[in-house]
Amino acid sequence: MKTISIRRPDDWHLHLRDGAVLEGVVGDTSRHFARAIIMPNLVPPVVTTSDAKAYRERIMAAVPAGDRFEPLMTLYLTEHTDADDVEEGKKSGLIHAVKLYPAGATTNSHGGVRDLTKVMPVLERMAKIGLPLCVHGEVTTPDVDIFDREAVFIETVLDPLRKRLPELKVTMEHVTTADGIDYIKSSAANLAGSITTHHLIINRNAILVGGIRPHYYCLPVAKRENHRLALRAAATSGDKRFFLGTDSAPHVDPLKECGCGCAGIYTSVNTMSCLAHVFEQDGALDKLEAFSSLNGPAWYGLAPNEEMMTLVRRDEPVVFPDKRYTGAGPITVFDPMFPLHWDVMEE
Ligand SMILES: NC(=O)N[C@@H](CC(=O)O)C(=O)O
Ligand SMILES: [Zn+2]
Ligand SMILES: [Zn+2]
Repeated sequence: MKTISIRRPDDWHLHLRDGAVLEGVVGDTSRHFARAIIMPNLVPPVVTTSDAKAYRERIMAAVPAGDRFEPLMTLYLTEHTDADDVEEGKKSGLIHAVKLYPAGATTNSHGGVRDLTKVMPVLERMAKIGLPLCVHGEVTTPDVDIFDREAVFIETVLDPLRKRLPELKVTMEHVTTADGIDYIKSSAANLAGSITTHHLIINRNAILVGGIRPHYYCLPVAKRENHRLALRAAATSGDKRFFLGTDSAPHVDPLKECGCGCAGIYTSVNTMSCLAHVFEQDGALDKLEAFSSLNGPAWYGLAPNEEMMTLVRRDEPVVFPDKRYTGAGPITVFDPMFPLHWDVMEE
């Protein structure tokens, strides 16, 4: 039987939500992942260090007994964010990044940033203290086609910002285009990118061919096949600038399957099986550990996990639940549309 052992992985971009959804989903992450960067786009968002402290406590209370899991908290950047509060959050060890949502770009981003000049003092402080800025990299201008929003963001927002403040560490999150990959590769320092599970597997056809499929809709929306291939090549290359951020983003089914469905794909359950499949297909199983367990901690200034994870390739497909039933309703689990043979071995 084929097996592979890697350091226990981390998830560098995760939505855990709150309340009954949090309680229903956190175990799917803590089962496999030691740590995760927790997205702050709750309603209301996690804006201050004290919000983050309280949210961390709610997460820890929901982690199933016996699981070892460390949530790495982030703050939601607003035009009123206080640089001193951010610095205190970092110094206390609680805050690991600040998140930039361009206002209106994605789920719960209406309180995000409209005018970058208003947040320059906070960004300058972050550059000084070495705190990374995590970026949802899409413009929101209505005249820009939704499939071009990442490329236009790089050109009109990200590159000018990085030229103005080259010392700022920026994580381009959920990169979905060859443009994003090329931009990260062309930069000498202070830029890295997370890549999701689903963007390695689906292109935009998954959403639209044969009927509209809301469970493949997320933001940034999946792009053409050539972009997916560029993401695959980057993820499986071992390049230190690319690492896993699942962007697992649970929404209960009624909020996905309706006239105006939410963006987000729930991948925490089967991410490691999907990744092993992808890396094996590309002849790069030896690079899986770099992508899911080494490059992320190095970027965030943390040591890799000491514990190991073993994955085993089974002859029969591994069975995953179609849905995760939570107190708030059912959440559909990502279906990669091919059988998964890789399984995480229980400790
Ligand atoms: N990725 C998504 O499609 N949705 C995320 C927000 C985000 O990461 O942009 C969510 O919070 O639902
Ligand atoms: Zn996002
Ligand atoms: Zn996200």
